[in-house]
Amino acid sequence: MTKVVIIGGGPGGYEAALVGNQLGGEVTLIERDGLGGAAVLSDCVPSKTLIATAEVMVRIKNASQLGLHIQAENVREVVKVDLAEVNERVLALAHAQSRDIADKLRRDGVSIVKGQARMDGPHRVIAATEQGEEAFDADIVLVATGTTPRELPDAPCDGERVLNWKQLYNLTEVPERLIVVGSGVTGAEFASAYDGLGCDVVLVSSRKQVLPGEDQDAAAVLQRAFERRGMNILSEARAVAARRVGDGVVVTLEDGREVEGSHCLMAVGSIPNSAGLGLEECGIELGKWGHIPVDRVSRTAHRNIYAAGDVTGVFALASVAAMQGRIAMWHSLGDAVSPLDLRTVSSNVFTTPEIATVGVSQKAVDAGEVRVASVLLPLAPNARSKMMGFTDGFVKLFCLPTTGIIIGGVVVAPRASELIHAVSLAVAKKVTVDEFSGAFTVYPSMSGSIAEAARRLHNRDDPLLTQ
Ligand SMILES: Cc1cc2nc3c(=O)[nH]c(=O)nc-3n(C[C@H](O)[C@H](O)[C@H](O)COP(=O)(O)OP(=O)(O)OC[C@H]3O[C@@H](n4cnc5c(N)ncnc54)[C@H](O)[C@@H]3O)c2cc1C
Ligand SMILES: NC(=O)c1ccc[n+]([C@@H]2O[C@H](COP(=O)([O-])OP(=O)(O)OC[C@H]3O[C@@H](n4cnc5c(N)ncnc54)[C@H](O)[C@@H]3O)[C@@H](O)[C@H]2O)c1
Repeated sequence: MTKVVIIGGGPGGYEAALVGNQLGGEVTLIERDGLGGAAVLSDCVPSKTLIATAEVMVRIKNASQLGLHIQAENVREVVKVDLAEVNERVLALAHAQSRDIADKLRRDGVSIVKGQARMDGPHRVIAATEQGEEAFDADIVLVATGTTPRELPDAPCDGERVLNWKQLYNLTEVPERLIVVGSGVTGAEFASAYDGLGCDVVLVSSRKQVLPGEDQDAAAVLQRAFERRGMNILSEARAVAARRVGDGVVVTLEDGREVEGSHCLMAVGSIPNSAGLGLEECGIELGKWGHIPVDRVSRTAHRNIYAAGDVTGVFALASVAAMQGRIAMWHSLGDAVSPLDLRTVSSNVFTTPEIATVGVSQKAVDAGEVRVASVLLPLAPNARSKMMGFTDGFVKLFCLPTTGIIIGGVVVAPRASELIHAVSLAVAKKVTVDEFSGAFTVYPSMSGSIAEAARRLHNRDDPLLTQ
């Protein structure tokens, strides 16, 4: 039997373990915290659970547009946010999911070891457990150790006033004034959620516009929505320090300005958990930022060592981590395998409104990497949007100018994460705009606008549609 040792039990590790076991490998998974990894215990799952709660508050706040009046100045006078209870639910849900994953792996026959692992040469892994060190022989090793929140040297997180996103769930009361440093996906999602919960939010954004890595038309919509809701966005501002002062915090910006708040969330990116794993000793040179370089079948520079997930720096998404992990097992255990294809990945920013994206990006189009015909259709005229009182957002579709094959799209809307699936399917299956618009959509529905966008691309020889 092929001995497979997996280090890290996040989506990259546990999905691989399931496939490794299915293909007849003898799989040992070593995880120091809990199954599901950071994705389930502290990052993806808890944040999305918190956001689901915040969304309800936003809907209540916006109800007056629909003729449902809250008899108070501020929604928090009628709806008391019990953040202790909210966070208790968030963490209970995360832990339950972690247990479910552990149960499934055990039922399937995966051996789970709780401990901190490191390589001892390419064919041996040592786990430091509560009972002492244990060594495991390995024919194949998969490293899926994820990342850790980055800290600024002069803004150490104390878990009480200056927090990283993993520590936010310690809060028992909604902060008076939360300063969010960093307007990437993590910063934007928490700024949106805490604003929704009725917190006064200041967003320190290093660029002109929030979400520098996302579709810039979509980011512009979100920036306007944030500003309309009264969020204070400090654009082109970099934080250099955060310190606790009495019952609050003071964040110092690069230009010398000081921002006062009750709490500060640092969302300035992550660093890969690749140090001290003994990889260099196996001949694996780490990338500039500490990521483990891999090819499209998750191979590192050493033939029996594979890597998957955020530690590889490929595309920090749970879905991509899981796919890289599965590919590593298919490849190493001799099953049929297609290399990782990032052209079909879909992702979503869980803000209000949500921003969902799939396939080719506007950035790639603007850089001349691909020629497309595209259309951007605002959602405000859509009948369903009007009924729901939704005025922001749009649908954008990209297709190949010659064949009309859909190669990407962006949806900015409530539940964009669900709406994008039709476009995802079109991208994956190379559906043309005419085929797409030939399918019925429900009336009234926001998906009707996606079909309408495809219909507009029928006449794609119009120079206005070609980029
Ligand atoms: C706030 C936030 C929200 C996010 N939301 C989403 C989302 O909505 N959708 C989405 O697709 N992605 C989301 N992501 C990204 C997603 O969480 C990551 O892409 C995903 O966690 C990567 O999985 P992984 O397996 O690579 O690593 P992780 O989930 O980080 O798991 C790695 C595991 O390895 C363990 N480990 C590390 N070193 C060792 C060692 N030496 N020995 C033993 N164990 C070790 C760690 O304890 C950890 O449990 C979010 C990220 C953040 C920060
Ligand atoms: N919904 C999701 O799928 C989801 C949610 C969260 C994170 N993620 C993934 O995690 C990855 C990381 O996202 P992230 O937002 O944590 O990190 P990031 O690195 O993408 O963003 C960090 C931001 O902080 C800014 N920054 C850095 N130093 C700063 C300073 N001193 N002052 C002000 N701003 C500063 C950077 O310019 C950057 O815009 C993303 O690529 C994303 O794929 C996904």
